[in-house]
Amino acid sequence: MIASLEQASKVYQSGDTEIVALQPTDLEIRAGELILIIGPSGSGKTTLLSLLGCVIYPTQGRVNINGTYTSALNENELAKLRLQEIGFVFQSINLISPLTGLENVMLPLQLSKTAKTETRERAEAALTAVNMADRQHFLPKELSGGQQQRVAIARALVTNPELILCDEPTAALDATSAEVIMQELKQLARQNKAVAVVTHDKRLEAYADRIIKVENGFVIP
Ligand SMILES: Nc1ncnc2c1ncn2[C@@H]1O[C@H](COP(=O)(O)OP(=O)(O)OP(=O)(O)O)[C@@H](O)[C@H]1O
Repeated sequence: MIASLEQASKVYQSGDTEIVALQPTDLEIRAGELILIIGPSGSGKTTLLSLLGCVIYPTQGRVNINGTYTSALNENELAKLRLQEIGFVFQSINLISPLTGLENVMLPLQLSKTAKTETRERAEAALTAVNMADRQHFLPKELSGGQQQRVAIARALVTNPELILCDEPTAALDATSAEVIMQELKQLARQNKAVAVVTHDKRLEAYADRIIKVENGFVIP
């Protein structure tokens, strides 16, 4: 098991009102599976992903990431856990525009102070894994949306995280590019990672090992 929620909930405070974004939830995420998280707008999908991604603490209950309870950590320790254990892929891709693909992929390793030669070798290997080695010196603007997203996946996996969290990774892509991205993510799950994908895209259901529905803050496994 790579991640779990134990009666974990999230309540946001907005002025005098409390918004229950996620009801107390039990959930287990295992190595080797690609999970889709689906549900209407405002149902709590991003909140669930943020809990798994160590971006927020649960209001109640516990979140365990690869053996560590997030509530036991301070903000700095949580950020470190995030860097070590989790790779993120977003709809908006978020590559840094003046940096080449290779430089973008090297960043997380530079942040964790990996040696220079190793950083470069691992970044090149990650780009090779998503079939982008031949364009590693291109700037993001010189790549198609699908190619940019593959670089972003390389950046997410370069730290060798156990858990890869994706928020609408195919929303900005055409059908062919979306298919390539999902195949890359499926491949990562086959390499014993856990991959969780939030999506509205029905086409992605074909790739899922498991589909989790979120409705009005309730997670329906
Ligand atoms: N920082 C916040 N402060 C207050 N309320 C919030 C905050 N973040 C989310 N919410 C509320 O929590 C609920 C769940 O939001 P969440 O973003 O998890 O939904 P979602 O399923 O990801 O929606 P979408 O598909 O539109 O992205 C919503 O009612 C939202 O308004």
